[in-house]
Amino acid sequence: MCANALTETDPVDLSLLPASAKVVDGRISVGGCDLLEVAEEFGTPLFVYDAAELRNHFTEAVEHFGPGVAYATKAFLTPGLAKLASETGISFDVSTGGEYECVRRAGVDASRLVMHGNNKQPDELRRAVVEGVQWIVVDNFDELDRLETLAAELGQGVDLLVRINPGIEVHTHEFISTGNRDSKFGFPTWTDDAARAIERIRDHELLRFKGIHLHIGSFVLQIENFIEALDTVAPMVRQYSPEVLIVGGGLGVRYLNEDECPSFADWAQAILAWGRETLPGVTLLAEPGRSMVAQAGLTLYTLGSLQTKGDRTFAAVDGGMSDNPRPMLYDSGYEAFSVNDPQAARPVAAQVVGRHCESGDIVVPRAFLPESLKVGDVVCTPVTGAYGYTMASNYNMVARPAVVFVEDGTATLMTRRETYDDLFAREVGF
Ligand SMILES: Cc1ncc(COP(=O)(O)O)c(C=O)c1O
Ligand SMILES: N[C@@H](CCCC[NH3+])C(=O)O
Repeated sequence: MCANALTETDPVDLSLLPASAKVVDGRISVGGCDLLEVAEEFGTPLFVYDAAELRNHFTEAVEHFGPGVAYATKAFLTPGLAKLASETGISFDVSTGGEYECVRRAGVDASRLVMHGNNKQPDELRRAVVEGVQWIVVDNFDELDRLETLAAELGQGVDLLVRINPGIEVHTHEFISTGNRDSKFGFPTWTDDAARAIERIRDHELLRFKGIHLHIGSFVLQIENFIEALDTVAPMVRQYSPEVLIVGGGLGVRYLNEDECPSFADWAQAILAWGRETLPGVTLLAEPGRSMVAQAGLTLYTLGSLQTKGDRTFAAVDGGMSDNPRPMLYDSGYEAFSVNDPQAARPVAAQVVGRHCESGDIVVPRAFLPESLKVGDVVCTPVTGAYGYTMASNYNMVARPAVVFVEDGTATLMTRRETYDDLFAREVGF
């Protein structure tokens, strides 16, 4: 916790919201759009993104690393987002055929894609090779077998990166730690697997070894963890002289008033400085996801019930684990505030819960809410722009929320709310 941490009863820290957030005469706006009016126009639950903030994050990444830096689309992706991001010059990390298709539908050339995944399907690999993605990141020997066969069958060269697992522990939730010995991802460096994979590619007549890739995990808050991972792989990079070294993504963000997190600029500068000193001549790239989109997004809900049972207060909203499974999966915390009374002190300790049939359906495990809050008010959870919409589900046959971009006083519907017809569009057996 930082020295000047706000107390539990303070209003929400506006710095958790997009930079355009303003409170004037008790009304809060983002991107020049009044959030109460946005909720009224598009309904709730609703994902709202500040388009300028998204653009600024992508642009910042390109300014630091150059256009080879790839946005990790799993954090948030719609064709509209892909189009906005592509206009900044950024490349794209896709890890399934669906992400690939989405980015291609937005008009992005395959040469700007980096293909990921620990079990890429044969049709996904074939498309990536035929359309000429920038790099395929090889994860394991079975995939290498498939790529050798595919390259021979198509008579086509393929540019590859080798995903290595440095075997280090980082400070994050175990489910999203990916560079440790318990992780399914990548070729281990503590055996000779990583070296054998690189040598096999170098010896192949059609496969081309272009680089080494690592990704230590997500929501990592300490720059030292990234530097430790880079130090671990440096000898291998010196030995095999790849053109590029990709440090992956993984930088965390602030979710709570009291959280501290390095800025993207500090993170990028530390990594690039390490590269200049330790491996001159190797291009260092990254694949940020969360840090590009988390803070640009927020969720609006409508409060449906506010109940105190003994010493517990439950504020039930019209969404839940179907639009944000992160509290259930990773014990993640969020702030919550009343859009009707955005600058009110928040002395009421409560759990913000969803509408699903599970006690674990928690939106904000430890929320502080204003005394003025009443049923029908709009509740906002800031910093929901990453891994909310993309991990949304239809649990309890709940339709997924709409996505709206706000900018310069205009709110634009980018993805409409799901309908019951959408929910049943695939049913053919009745
Ligand atoms: C290979 C790879 N690159 C990049 C990312 C993006 O990570 P983050 O959203 O934490 O920046 C991920 C997700 O953890 C990933 O698996
Ligand atoms: N879904 C995770 C991040 C996973 C990163 C993907 N490798 C989260 O919400 O924190």
